Formats: sequence, C-alpha cells, structure tokens
Amino acid sequence: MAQRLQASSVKKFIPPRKRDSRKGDNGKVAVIGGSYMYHGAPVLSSLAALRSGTDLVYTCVPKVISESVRAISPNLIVIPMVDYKLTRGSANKLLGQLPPDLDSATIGMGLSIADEEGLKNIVTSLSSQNVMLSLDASALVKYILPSVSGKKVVLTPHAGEFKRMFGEMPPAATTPRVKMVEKAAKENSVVILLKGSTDVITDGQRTFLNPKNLASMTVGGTGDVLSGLVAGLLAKNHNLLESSAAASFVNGLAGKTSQRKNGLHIVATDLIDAIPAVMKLFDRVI
Ligand SMILES: NC(=O)C1=CN([C@@H]2O[C@H](COP(=O)(O)OP(=O)(O)OC[C@H]3O[C@@H](n4cnc5c(N)ncnc54)[C@H](O)[C@@H]3O)[C@@H](O)[C@H]2O)[C@@H](O)CC1
Ligand SMILES: Nc1ncnc2c1ncn2[C@@H]1O[C@H](COP(=O)(O)OP(=O)(O)O)[C@@H](O)[C@H]1O
Ligand SMILES: [Mg+2]
Repeated sequence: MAQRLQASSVKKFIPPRKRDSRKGDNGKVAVIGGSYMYHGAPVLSSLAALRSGTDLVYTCVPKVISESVRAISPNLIVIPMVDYKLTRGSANKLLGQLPPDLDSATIGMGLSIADEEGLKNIVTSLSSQNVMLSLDASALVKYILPSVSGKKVVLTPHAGEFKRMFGEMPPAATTPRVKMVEKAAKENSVVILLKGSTDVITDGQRTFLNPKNLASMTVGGTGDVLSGLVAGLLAKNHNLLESSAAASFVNGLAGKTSQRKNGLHIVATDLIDAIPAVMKLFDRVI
C-alpha cells in the first residue's frame, strides 16, 4: 500500500552529521551533464546537491560550457569534459579525472549523448566502484536498463521519460499509475521516482507518494534541482528508496516556499535558495 510522505518519516531518512566530521565525510558527489544548449541543468543539480548539505560536488560538463559554468559560482568544482557531447572517449577520460572516493553521482541533466557506449561505460564503471547513481533526463533511455538492473541506481523520469524507457505512458489516476511504476521498478530491480504533480517513489516493494499541489513547479529546471537533491541525500543515506523519497519531499517543500513567495512566477533557482530553510528542520548533529 503506497504511503503518503510525512516530515516525520523523512526526518528518519536524513542522517545526522557528526560533530567531528571532516571535509568529504558528509558527501562527495559528481554531477555529469550539460551541453551547449543546456548549461543550467548541471549547475542547478550541483547547487542543489551542495545545499542539501554535501561537502564536495564535482560538476562535469563539456569543455565548451565549462568556463561559463565556472563563472556562475565559486562553489562549483568544474571538471571539463572533452567533446561537445558524451562520447566513448570523453567518458573514459572523465572516469580518469573523477575523485576516487565519490559517494554518489547524478547523470543526464542537459546532457547530449553521442555514443551509447559512453553512457554505459560511466554507469558500469561508477557502479562497480560502489558509487550510488541517479539517472535523469538524457540518461533515461531504454538501452541503459541492462546496465542498471540490480545496481544501486535510482531513475527520476517524468511521464515522458518513463514512456521513452518503459514503453507506456503512466496513467493520471493514482492506483494504476502506482502499479505501473512498481512493476517497472520490480522488473528492472531499480528505484524509480516518477515525477509529476504527485511524485511516486518506489523500489517495487515499498512505495511513497508525495502529493505537492504546486502548479508553479512546471517551470524548467525543477527536476534538475531534484536530481541534485537525490545525489546529495544518497551520499549520506546510502538507501536508494529513502534518499529519493526525502529528495522529493525537500524539493516539494522548496517549491512550496517559492510559490508562496512568487506565486506562479518561480524559477528553479528559487528552489535552490529555499532548500536551506527547508532542510534546517531536519538538521541533527551528534
Ligand atoms: N536551464 C536548463 O539548462 C534546463 C535544462 N533542461 C534539460 O532539458 C532537457 C530536455 O528536458 P525536458 O524535460 O524538457 O525533456 P523533453 O522536452 O525532451 O521531454 C521529453 C519528452 O517527454 C514529454 N514530456 C515531458 N514532460 C512530460 C509529462 N509530464 N507528461 C508527458 N510527457 C511529458 C515531452 O513532451 C517530450 O516529448 C533535459 O536534459 C533537461 O535536463 C530542462 O531541465 C530545463 C532547464
Ligand atoms: N503540476 C505539478 N505540480 C507539482 N510538481 C510538479 C508538477 N509538474 C512537475 N512537477 C515537479 O517538477 C519537476 C519537473 O521535473 P522535470 O520535468 O525533469 O523538469 P526539468 O527537466 O525542467 O528540470 C519534478 O520535481 C516534479 O515533481
Ligand atoms: Mg528533467
């Protein structure tokens, strides 16, 4: 039976920070995305991961936009990728440049993929290094399913990306929608966060619902913010289902704060600015 997400359950999904921790203990995350057209998506994802309380975020973008991305914020550590799009070569070069002890990575937002093998190589290599993975946007393709099945991976499709991956458009009605997502998650042994006015988060066994009632959140980039929150929380709580549920909840609350302030005129960076106030409610230091 699907369970509606409450703050009380989400509190348990966000681990406390240790008083004597050192830089890196609270998460090292890679964000792999971006293209000439979409420079913002990986930045939104990276800033959201940082604001979730992660210590270090590595923003991996094609060289063609790396200087513009660098200019956006000194909080970003930018790793330029060769080629305009993800190729076998740029994937292999990137794998040699990433820090060795990454906790999680989120891949796909704004990314152009020129060679399927490039995406497969990154996913296979990082998951073999025990890096928790979140796939979004351009990485949500059918051919990647064999590489993610049974691995520590969460998929964050909207309905269109779900159809592209699994061949069926999720119905609007909750019960059949939940059944379809649970079936896909179970058959592919992954966690799926199906985005929409109500997010459905499931591993095929346990399912959470996050109804938001926030019409303003259709603005571009709110899903990129979510992908950063998923990766940031995965880096702390290595539980795919709990981290995805918590990310959906935080993203929704950040959207609520933004809509309360700006009505139907929010932009995705409003959500980034709202994350600290939302997540402070869950802060614990031990
Ligand atoms: N500032 C930026 O750099 C931004 C970059 N973005 C990137 O833009 C790329 C394209 O993103 P889009 O999500 O627009 O993908 P698309 O526009 O490619 O959407 C894929 C397909 O799904 C359909 N679709 C989308 N949402 C749907 C829904 N809720 N129900 C049914 N069908 C739906 C679309 O009509 C389209 O046919 C992604 O890589 C994304 O990360 C966007 O996130 C917007 C912001
Ligand atoms: N009508 C809606 N009400 C509430 N939240 C929504 C609605 N439509 C989309 N969302 C949320 O907005 C985000 C959209 O993600 P996505 O489509 O990937 O956007 P983008 O790719 O532009 O970042 C998701 O977090 C989803 O939960
Ligand atoms: Mg998206």
